[in-house]
Amino acid sequence: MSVEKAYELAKARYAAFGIDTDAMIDKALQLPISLHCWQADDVVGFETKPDGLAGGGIMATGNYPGRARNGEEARADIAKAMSLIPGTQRCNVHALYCETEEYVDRDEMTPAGFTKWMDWAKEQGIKLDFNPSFFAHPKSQDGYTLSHRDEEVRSFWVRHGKASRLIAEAMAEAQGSPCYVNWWTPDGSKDIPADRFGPRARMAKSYDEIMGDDSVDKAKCVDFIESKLFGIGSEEYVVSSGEFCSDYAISRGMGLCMDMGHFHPTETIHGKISSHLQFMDKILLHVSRPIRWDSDHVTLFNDDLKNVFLEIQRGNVWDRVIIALDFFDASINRIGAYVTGTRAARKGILYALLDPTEQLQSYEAEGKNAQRLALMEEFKSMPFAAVWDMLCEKAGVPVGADWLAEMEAYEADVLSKRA
Ligand SMILES: C[C@H](O)[C@H](O)[C@@H](O)C(=O)CO
Ligand SMILES: [Mn+2]
Repeated sequence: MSVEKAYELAKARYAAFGIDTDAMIDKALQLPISLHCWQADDVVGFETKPDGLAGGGIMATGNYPGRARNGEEARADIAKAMSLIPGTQRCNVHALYCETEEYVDRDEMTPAGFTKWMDWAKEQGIKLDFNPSFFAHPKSQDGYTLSHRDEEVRSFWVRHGKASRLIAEAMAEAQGSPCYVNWWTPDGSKDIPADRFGPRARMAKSYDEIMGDDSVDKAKCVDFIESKLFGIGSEEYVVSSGEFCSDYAISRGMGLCMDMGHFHPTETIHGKISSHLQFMDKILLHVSRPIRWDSDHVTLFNDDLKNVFLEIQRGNVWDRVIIALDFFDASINRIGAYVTGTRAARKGILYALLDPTEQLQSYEAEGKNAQRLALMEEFKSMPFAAVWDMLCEKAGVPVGADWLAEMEAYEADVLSKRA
């Protein structure tokens, strides 16, 4: 059956519940998803530093051929992936993707190191987001940055933070709209610390120093702080824990970033959205998929993902939740990782927009909870796939698994030629 025919049947099924699939496809295409630049090169970065340093509680595993080795390759790969993904996209750049002739240390970075990203974003017609990088650096190797007990190290990272906000502000000016900045620090301890208070006090002090720079326009540089439960090498104690970040964000009028992989293995984030948004203007999501101790598997269209977007739909807070991705898999074709994960996130958005929210909420108000439960269940077998296929067709991207042929051709023509 053609995409059009299947869609007409599906459209009628949804219309019976008062849901306008055409309008929801348009809305789903407009909502931006920020693609993280770091899937392209396994979080290595392009600083012209002498040695690549990993660490910082995150690790990309695998050695599938074709990793982007420089900015040109990464941007080409991301553009290729974007061409196979429907809807509005942004690109999320980390500070370690700075490109300069001579090495520029993190505390001396300026917008000039990101000119190539800004020019490319303009060409692509997309906006950029930004992240300071508090890892993969000689001054982060003992596991502490903004909460470091050594004042010299702590102030180095504070300077990096301040420099990052200026870079984000320049990006916002170049694109004529806000740049969303995510603050993630790996600080923490593998084993039981004797002092949990000191690092947290220093972390808060450092953020206060960074965010206290009033010369930065908060309408351009919009900051979010990301929490984490544990990382590799920080299993027992993470300074920027869930409580620390949400308390800090609320007390300073800042946003919180929730990464779907940064909680206890069976803990999900959808139930937290309605709490945080009582007290914060906006939250940022790192859409990811945790498996056991890894927080960054490629996003899939699973229940956790659906529940996050359903919650946004049911609270009607699409304008208060910034959607970014955070996964990195070095064991598969990286274009495939981007496309699978981002299409899954876009699917989740469409799926939620097709929810019979009004009807469900009326049932609830009337105490008809059996009806509420039954309708939720029935909607799981609505002809969603036909609407999704139409969304892809409208967006001019391959329908179904057709994009795999393009991924394979790009692998044969481009990726396989990289040493
Ligand atoms: C590279 C990212 O900033 C990083 O993945 C961070 O967002 C995170 O989630 C660390 O676990
Ligand atoms: Mn994250």
